[in-house]
Amino acid sequence: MAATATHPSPASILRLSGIDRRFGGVHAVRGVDLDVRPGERRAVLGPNGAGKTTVFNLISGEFPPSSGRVELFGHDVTTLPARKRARMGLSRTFQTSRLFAGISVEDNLYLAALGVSAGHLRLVPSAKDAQLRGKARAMAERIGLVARVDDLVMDLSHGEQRQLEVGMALVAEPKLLMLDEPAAGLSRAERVRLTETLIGLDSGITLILIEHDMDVALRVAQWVTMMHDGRVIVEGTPDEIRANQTVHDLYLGSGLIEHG
Ligand SMILES: Nc1ncnc2c1ncn2[C@@H]1O[C@H](COP(=O)(O)OP(=O)(O)OP(=O)(O)O)[C@@H](O)[C@H]1O
Repeated sequence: MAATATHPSPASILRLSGIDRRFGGVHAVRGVDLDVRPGERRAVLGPNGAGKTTVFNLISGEFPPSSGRVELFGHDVTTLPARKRARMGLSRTFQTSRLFAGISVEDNLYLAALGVSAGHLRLVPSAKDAQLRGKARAMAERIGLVARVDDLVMDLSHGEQRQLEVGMALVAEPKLLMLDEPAAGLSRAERVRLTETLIGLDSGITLILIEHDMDVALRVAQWVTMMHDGRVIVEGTPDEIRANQTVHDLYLGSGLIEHG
């Protein structure tokens, strides 16, 4: 164990070692270790303010940790900016929309396939244009938006926009896909489709999911990390998480987990 703590295993897609993050007086993340294997489906759960999104931001490189080490695909990326991590094969969604609202669904997917994101514009004319358009339309079908490919994003429902965000992250063909509350605000039917999309992901994609909808999270995940107050407090399989008293104490009453 001591050897794996200091020498990254090549089999590890993501490893966080002793990660801390402070925002002024707020100690948002406290000594978090995380090890995610290739192809794994991991859910990160926890009540509001537990530190889940901060951990996502530390993984994708929105800001560095106050201390500790982040390794992606076997490389130390602790100080590497987000765009370089994206180029290594990391793709993520955010709690708040980062879509291009004034252009169509297909054009959003096309730009994502091209490697352009709202924060990092890099438009390069490509001979592969027809191929990328084809990928964009195929992804629209996969996420249930094929009837809306020509519609402006601003005219989509909230649920449709959330699904488009997942499609944009996926069409970039990431090695590591990170979704921050993809089921938030979705209808029951949209949640079912999202769950099916995530369960049906190519086995080569590693998925890390923050999700308050326990039904979606525990169906999709093979392994669950539960956070509270900036720390990892429980890890286990979905069955172990369902049976765990601490999880029930944190979630029961909030209606986020069902009995039995
Ligand atoms: N940029 C920031 N500046 C100051 N405090 C922050 C910042 N980002 C997060 N925090 C604080 O860090 C703590 C953890 O927040 P975080 O958003 O990571 O929790 P979370 O588990 O994702 O919560 P939620 O489920 O509500 O999204 C909270 O106390 C939050 O207010």
